Amino acid sequence: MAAATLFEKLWQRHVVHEPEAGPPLLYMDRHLVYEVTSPQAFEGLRMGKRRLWRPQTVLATADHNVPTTSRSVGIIDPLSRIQVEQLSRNCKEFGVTEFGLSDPRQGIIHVVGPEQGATLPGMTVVAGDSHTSTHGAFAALAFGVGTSEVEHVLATQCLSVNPMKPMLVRIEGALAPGVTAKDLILDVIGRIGTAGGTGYAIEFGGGAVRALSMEGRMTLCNMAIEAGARVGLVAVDQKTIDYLKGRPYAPRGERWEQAVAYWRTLVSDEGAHFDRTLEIDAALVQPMVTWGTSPEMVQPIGGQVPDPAREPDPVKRSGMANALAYMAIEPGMPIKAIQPDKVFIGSCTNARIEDLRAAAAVLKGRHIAPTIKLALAVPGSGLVKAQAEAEGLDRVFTDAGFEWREPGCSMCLGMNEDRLAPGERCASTSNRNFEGRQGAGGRSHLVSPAMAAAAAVAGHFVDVRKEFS
Ligand SMILES: CC(C)[C@H](C(=O)O)[C@@H](O)C(=O)O
Ligand code: SF4
Repeated sequence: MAAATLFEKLWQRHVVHEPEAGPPLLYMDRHLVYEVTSPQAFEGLRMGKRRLWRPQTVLATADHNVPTTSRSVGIIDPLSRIQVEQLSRNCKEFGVTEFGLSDPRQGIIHVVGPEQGATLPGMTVVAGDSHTSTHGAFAALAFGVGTSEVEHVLATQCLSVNPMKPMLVRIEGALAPGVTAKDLILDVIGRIGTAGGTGYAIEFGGGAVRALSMEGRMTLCNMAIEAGARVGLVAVDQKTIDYLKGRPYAPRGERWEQAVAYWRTLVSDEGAHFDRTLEIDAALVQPMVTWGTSPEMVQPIGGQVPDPAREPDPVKRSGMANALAYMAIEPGMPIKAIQPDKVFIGSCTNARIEDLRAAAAVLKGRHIAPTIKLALAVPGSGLVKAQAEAEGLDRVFTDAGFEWREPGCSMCLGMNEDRLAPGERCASTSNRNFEGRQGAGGRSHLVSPAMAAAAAVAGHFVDVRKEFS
């Protein structure tokens, strides 16, 4: 058999029908469901008098609209409340497992899936959410879909999927201490742009990726979509297997052994062909900070806000000028001079235990600057929260002046009570810095958890390696 990429292996294994015209039909192994993109899908099933094809493949939890303050008062915003309640009703009616708001396993769906072992190597994983790419860290073919496709998968377990081309981002060498997966993916997006991965499934490989924890690999794949790729992938290795062993949804006993034997084949073969390859020297990657309104508008911490006047491409030039006006920063300004009003540590990009540990390591024995109006630490799931509390991290955050919250998407996007006010500037560990993303008129700067913590303490962006080592 010809050498195949990991992407090709996963794809071929799931094709159930190749029509003469149109995209192939793929089988979906796991479907993750949350409150925003599922109500109409369930309603469609109800109208068509359809049931779920395989309800046991579906796992649901509410995340975007949930409050992160005390849950005992319920959800105040009526629309949010209806969506979250409707999810529970739908799950009951259609026989879907849901981790409800009082369940310690509730959290951001992309944190919960892997944590439960519901995401496994070799699977196809879909959710009505673009950051489903996160699950590719487990060598699963995982991508986001729209509401009508959510309905289709619920009803048939299958989906027509436009083919993608395999792309390799090979990162060799070692990341410097204090430089994380978040900096790496921001660096990649800074190089190739937010359309650089369009039409591709990006496999992240090389020594620096193998050296990353599963958490770090999830951060990389989470933002593949911000590089334009629907799919991010990392090959299976011992870390993948060790992470999954004993997780509630992972196979056990003999089935575990059989699964592991198969999973070990989920790597790109030597000599497999990629349509595009990008090589990166990990040693050169710096802590990164976005300055604009797109993740590609990013600079190393030692850099300066670029000058649109120097940009030859007129479309890019005006995009940069608009971004600078929106962000209220000047060309040439040192990145270190940017002063956030709020700090958000959370989201499906960076709210796993390792992220909280990295931020807490910076915050220990320190306090946020008096100019910081609000600093939030929001664990990605109830289990992450419990683990962090067992390690005393919650105290480190609260002693430093952070608020320690309940799990959810929180200030990653303005769908719940955690928002920026117009004009407010935020150091955020999330993945999108679009206009109004964290609240109308809010200004977002994307960074790693350690960099967000360091900015909270200093009151402006700083090089966490130099000032907090
Ligand atoms: C609400 C949802 C459809 C959306 C997504 O698809 O990613 C959100 O999670 C986001 O991060 O922008
Ligand atoms: S944490 Fe943010 S990026 Fe992730 S699913 Fe929620 S809103 Fe989307």
